[in-house]
This record gives sequence, C-alpha cells and structure tokens, in this order.
Amino acid sequence: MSRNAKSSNGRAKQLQPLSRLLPYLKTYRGLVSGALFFLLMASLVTLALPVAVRRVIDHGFSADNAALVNNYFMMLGLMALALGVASAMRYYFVMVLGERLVADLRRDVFSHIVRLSPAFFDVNQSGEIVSRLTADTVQIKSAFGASASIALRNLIMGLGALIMMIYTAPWLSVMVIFAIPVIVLPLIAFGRKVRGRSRIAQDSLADASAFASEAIGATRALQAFNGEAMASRQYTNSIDDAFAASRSATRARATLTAIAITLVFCSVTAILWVGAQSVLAGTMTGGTLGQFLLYSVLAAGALGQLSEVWGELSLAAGAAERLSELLSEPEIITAPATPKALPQPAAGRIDIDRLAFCYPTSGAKAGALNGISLSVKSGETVAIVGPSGAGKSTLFALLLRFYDPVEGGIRLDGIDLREADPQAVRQRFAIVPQDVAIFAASIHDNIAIGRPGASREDVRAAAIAAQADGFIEKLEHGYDTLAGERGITLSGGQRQRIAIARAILRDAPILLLDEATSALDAESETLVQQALGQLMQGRTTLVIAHRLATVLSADRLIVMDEGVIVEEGTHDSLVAHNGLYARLARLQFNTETTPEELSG
Ligand SMILES: Nc1ncnc2c1ncn2[C@@H]1O[C@H](COP(=O)(O)OP(=O)(O)OP(=O)(O)O)[C@@H](O)[C@H]1O
Repeated sequence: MSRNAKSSNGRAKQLQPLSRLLPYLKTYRGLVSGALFFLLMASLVTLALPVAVRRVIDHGFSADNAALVNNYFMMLGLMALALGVASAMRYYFVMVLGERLVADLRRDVFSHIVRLSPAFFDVNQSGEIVSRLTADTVQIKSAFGASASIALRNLIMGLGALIMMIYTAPWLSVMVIFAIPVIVLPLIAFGRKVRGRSRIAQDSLADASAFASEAIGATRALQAFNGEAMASRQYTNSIDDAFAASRSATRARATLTAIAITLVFCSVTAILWVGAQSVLAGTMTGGTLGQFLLYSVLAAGALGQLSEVWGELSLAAGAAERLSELLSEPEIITAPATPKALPQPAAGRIDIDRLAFCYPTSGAKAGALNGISLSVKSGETVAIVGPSGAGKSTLFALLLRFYDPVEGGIRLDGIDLREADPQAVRQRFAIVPQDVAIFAASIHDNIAIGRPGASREDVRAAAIAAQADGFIEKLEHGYDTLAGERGITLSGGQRQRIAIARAILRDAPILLLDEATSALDAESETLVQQALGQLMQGRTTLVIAHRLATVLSADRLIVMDEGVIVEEGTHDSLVAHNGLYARLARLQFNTETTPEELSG
C-alpha cells in the first residue's frame, strides 16, 4: 500500500480495477438480471418513440386521419407509462445492487484488515485505512448506483439509436460514423488525465482524514500542549491540498464535458444541414428527417452522458484500485498448509532459542531482540525486568506471534510457533497488556472478549476475582453499561481490572502480564495481586514489571537490556551479583544510591 505501489498501479487499464467487483455481482444474479431487464425495456421504449413521431408527422396531419392520430397519441401515452415503470424498476434494482455490493465489499475489506499482522499497522495510518473503508466504498456505491446504470443505459441507447439512424437514413448515418472517431478519441485521451487527477484528490483527502482522526483522538494531549492552533493549521493545509487536487480533477472533468458536448453537437448540426438539403430537394420526407433528428439527438445525448459517467466510473475505478490493494495485502502471519497441533493437555512450556528480531519500520541499527535464549518450565513464574526499550514488550509480541523472528525461534510445548496455527497459539495465552483496549460495547461484552460466549455468571465471577465487580455494580446499568467511545470513560485502574477479568475468564495455560497492576492504587493493587496470585497457580507466567516490588515473588528474574538477557537469577542472587539489576533495585528501593547511578 505504499505510494510507489499506488502510482505503478495507477498505470493499469482505465476501468480495469472495477473488474475486481465482478465476483460480487455474480452472487446477485437476480438483482443483476432485474436491472438489465428493466434497463433494456426502458431503452427499447425510448427507441420506439421517434418511429411514432415520424408516423404522426408523415401520415397523421390530415383531416381524414383523425382516428389514426388518436391511436398514435394513445400509444404514446402507453409508452410513457411503460417508460416510467421501467425506469423506476431499473432505478430500484440498480440502487439495491449498489448498496449490497458496497456492504459486501466493506465486510470483506474489514475482515481482511483485522487479520493483517501488526507489522502492517506499523506502516499504515489507521485513519487512512478507515477512510478507504468509508469514502472509497461510497465512491463505488455512487458509481454503481448511478453511473454504471447510466453508462449501460446510454450504451444501449447509443447503439440502438445508431442502428435506427442507419435504418432511417443510411447515407446520413455513414457521415455520422465517420464523425465518431473524431469525438471518441479525444475523450479517451482526456479520460486518462481525469483519472490520474481524481486519484491524487482521493489520496490527499485520505491524508487529511487520517490527520483529523489522529488529532481528534488525542485532543487532550493537544490542548495540554496548546497545540490546537498548530493542529488546525496542519489540517487546513491538508484540506487545502485536497481542495486543490479535487479542483484540478473537476477542471479536467469539466473540460472533458465541454469537449464532448461541443464535438457531438457540432457534428450532428453539420449532418442535419445536409439532411435538410435533401428534404428541400424532395429526396427525403420531413417525417424521416424528424425521425433521424430524434435518433441522432438520442445517440448524441447518450455519447455525451457516457463521457460524463466515464469520469465518474474512473473515480470509482480509482477507489476500487485502492480497496483491492487493501484486499490483496498479504497476511504475513499465517498457518502452514498442514499446521501441527499443539499437545493436549497444554503444559505451558516455553523454549526460546537465539531469538532475534528487528521491526521492519525501525530506523535503529540494532534489532529490538538480539539473540535471546530462555526456557520457562510449565507452571513457572518468570519476571522480566530491564530499562525502557530493552525489548520486553517485543518479546511478548513474538510469543503471541504478532511478528515472526528474523533468527531463532520459539517453541510452545515443543512445537515451533511457525508450524502451528496462530489462532491455536494465541488460544494458549492470556495477556494483560500495558495499554488496555476498551471497545464500544457493554462492560459485560468487554470482559467476555476473554472467552466469547461466556455466561453472565462466569463474567461476574471473573470480575469479582479481578476486584472489578465493586465499581461495575456502582455504574448506572451495572454490567450492561456502555463503555468505550459511545459510553462511559473508565479510569486507568478500572481498565486494568477489566483486562485482568478478561485474562481470568480466558483461563489459558500461559499468562503474560505487562505492567498489569501499574495503574492501581496501593489498596486495589494488593487485592488484585492476590487475585493474580491465585490465577497464576499452576500456570506458566511471564511478568513484565518496572516496579520491582511486584516481582519479588517470581521463581526467577531475567534482566534484559538492548534486546539481550544480561542477567538471570533470584532477587537475592542478582542483588549479590551487583550488576544492572542491583543498580535498578537500589534506585527503586532507594538504598545506597550513588550520584553516578542516578544520572545513568
Ligand atoms: N511497533 C514498533 N515499530 C518499530 N519499533 C518499535 C516498535 N515497538 C517497539 N519498537 C522499538 O523496539 C525496541 C524495544 O521496544 P519494547 O517496547 O519491546 O521495549 P520495552 O522493554 O517493552 O520498553 P518499555 O518498558 O518502555 O515498554 C525499542 O527500541 C522500540 O523503540
């Protein structure tokens, strides 16, 4: 999805990206056939009108043909009715088809995006992705709901009118056929230009929306640093860029329309002039010229409208191209063709062997993990400590197989993570992360994420164990209170307790605790520690903690620095060793701290 990829795809055939939508259309054969049927019906009725008009002109206007005139006018009335009904039905079928198509497309793009590995989100702004999901699909909807049907109608009308023109006055039509390349070729050349500009306009708008969604998500931080004016300036700049880009696209489209209409009507006028000479010379009836005139107006109108919707369709092709880029974004973390099953029952043993990893986006020379080897026995509690940026959270990310290592590997109960299904691997873990995500759903649903389908009793029991039941019961609707964007805002400590309840409910053999109690007050922390202590019984646990007091009870401590394990042992042995851990411990427990250590 990089810009380079975008521009290289931009050179693809004009409307070719729209073909990505064909499989969706195939699913709805009924709707497509309905739309085509009424489209054809409306076109045929319109094409029959000029014949009726010629007959009225050539035979109708004499006193003895009064009954004939009445008949013709009655038929015209019936045709008007048929045209009205067919047009309404066509509109209905085409619009429903457009809505359906876009709903399916949104569903597929979303389910694909949520399966992509975190590496994808390291490089792509979430705002831009959301804009594709909404703005681009709307573009396709409007193209399908209106433009595609207009294009198709005009194609049928144009072709039909052309055939009828040849039938009505062959030699006049030959002149028209020679005029067609003069009209169409410049349109094609210009259409390409419109498409390129539309794409730039869409990209600029996506950039602006990405910036807006980030800024709106972080208004507190912005206001705290008096950054409102700066953010508004930056947003205004992005919006101005987007405006300039779409003005340029609109200008190109306007020029396209001008060229098309002028060429078409000039050619028609010239040809009619020749026709008028024939009527004057008596080689053609007035009615035939009238019929030819109506057909050429229909054909010209159809061509003119085609050129307009060509621009619309080019826009939709741009949008379809961007969405298909998203849909073809490969899932990097996948299960092998025949994944190995993890042993049952789970033991929870972890073997990490010379693990090395570097974030694809990292500008740093050294990797985030630089050769870590560690074995954690079933049921053991290992605390991981180390300065910020040491690679502790990265180790958790690799355990959950969010990324694959550059070198070395991780085995879970003897199976290499890459040989198993990632879903099965993640099933073995329950994580309490540093930043707890709360979703726009009820508190119940937010906890039940730990085990989808869990009963109300189980959710409540987990909340009680996580010391969360107290505050939840005090909320207006208890467990049914809405949280997240559309509901109440939870405090850091409350979020953490929700995350612990999720982990308790998950009941997985391995627990990953990343600063799990950092946001709790002393009293809640003691209670939650007790709950966690119970939860940790019989489970393998890896605990990341900056506050060393929380990890004193671990079986073993490992100390990480710059992506490697520098020390390993118990609290006492590490203090006696007098290395990095002893220094961190002295700083935290505030004993015998030397000035050099404080500054280091
Ligand atoms: N998504 C990412 N993309 C690129 N680099 C990253 C990413 N996440 C972390 N890093 C880098 O990897 C290194 C290790 O980070 P990590 O988050 O694992 O450290 P940590 O020990 O957990 O730190 P902390 O205690 O502050 O959470 C750091 O240099 C960090 O800048």
